[in-house]
Amino acid sequence: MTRAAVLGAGAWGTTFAAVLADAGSDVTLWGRDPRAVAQVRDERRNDRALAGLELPAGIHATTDPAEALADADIVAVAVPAQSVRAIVAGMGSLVPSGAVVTSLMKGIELGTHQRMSQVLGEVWGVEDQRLTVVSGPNLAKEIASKQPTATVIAGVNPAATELVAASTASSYFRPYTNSDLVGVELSGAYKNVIAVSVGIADGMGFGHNTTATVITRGLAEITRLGLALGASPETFSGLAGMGDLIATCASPLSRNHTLGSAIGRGAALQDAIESTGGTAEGVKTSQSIQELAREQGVDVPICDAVVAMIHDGAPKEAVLNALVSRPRKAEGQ
Ligand SMILES: NC(=O)C1=CN([C@@H]2O[C@H](COP(=O)(O)OP(=O)(O)OC[C@H]3O[C@@H](n4cnc5c(N)ncnc54)[C@H](O)[C@@H]3O)[C@@H](O)[C@H]2O)C=CC1
Ligand SMILES: O=C(CO)COP(=O)(O)O
Repeated sequence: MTRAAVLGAGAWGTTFAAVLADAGSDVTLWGRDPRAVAQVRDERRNDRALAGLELPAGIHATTDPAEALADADIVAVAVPAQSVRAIVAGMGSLVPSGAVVTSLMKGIELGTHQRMSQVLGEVWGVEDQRLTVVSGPNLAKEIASKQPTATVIAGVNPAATELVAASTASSYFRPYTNSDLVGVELSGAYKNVIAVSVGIADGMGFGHNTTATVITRGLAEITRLGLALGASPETFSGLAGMGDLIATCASPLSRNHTLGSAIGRGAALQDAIESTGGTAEGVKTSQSIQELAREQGVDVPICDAVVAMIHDGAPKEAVLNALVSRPRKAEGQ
């Protein structure tokens, strides 16, 4: 039986542990909060992250990283993107040398502009062949309720992606594999920025034409940056690209969408962050992506607009007007 460790007992880490358990894997969840860990272990619930949902039997939970990581074949990580480097720094010697490492996170690190799998690879000294990511239209609460969902397991080594896929597949969770790590991972991070902008437009009272425009042109700029970074074009019309954009931009469960919506209605950034519990990755990732795009010489007007509105205090109306009145061009450019 595959043995998996999941680091991070928030909404997605706890849900992914449930996915692994339901697929028949032997899973241990590590969290820093003793109360959450005890509740998962003793009551099969995590009220703070997944209120009202029952977890499957068979999830071990611990606050001891050594216990979680011992003999793991798969090590999955789900903590906030900008904190992951510090959180996992002391755990490298505990990660088994043959384990497949899987990022469940959707962000780009500030300063380094690294994708999350790159951060894990660097901090733990894990080679590319053992690095994978999970990304797709995967709102945690829907999956924890066992609603049918598909996802993408990406990595350059087919044996590694297949191990993660086989260890997570169940009657309600369908993993597809993809060798395009860059495209899948960039899509997951970037859609959070687009979801913030859709939320802002919603909050300002705009309707579905605006939403569809932002999602579609958002996908165009994700694709432009992805291609510049070496991604495959097909990835962006798949589950990790268009699929996750649809889920995150449409759902009230999305924290990025909810945060944008609060800002669109006039909330201050800090209040909007606090009201969504702090893990709206699009806030900081918008800055990383803007810098990354500048390095690559890629035009990212929606990302620029999000940075201007939420970080530079630019008036929302003026920024949106400027976005629409940019010089006209052919759609495919
Ligand atoms: N919630 C969702 O539906 C999905 C989330 N993700 C991604 O997964 C990542 C994690 O998100 P969630 O689990 O939803 O966030 P969350 O806010 O529910 O959980 C984050 C967890 O990290 C822990 N944490 C924070 N700082 C820590 C520290 N210094 N040491 C130890 N633990 C620490 C928190 O205690 C919390 O348990 C994000 O990158 C998110 O974009 C990806 C797919 C779905
Ligand atoms: O990544 C997600 C769904 O795929 C979750 O989105 P939020 O982080 O915006 O809640």
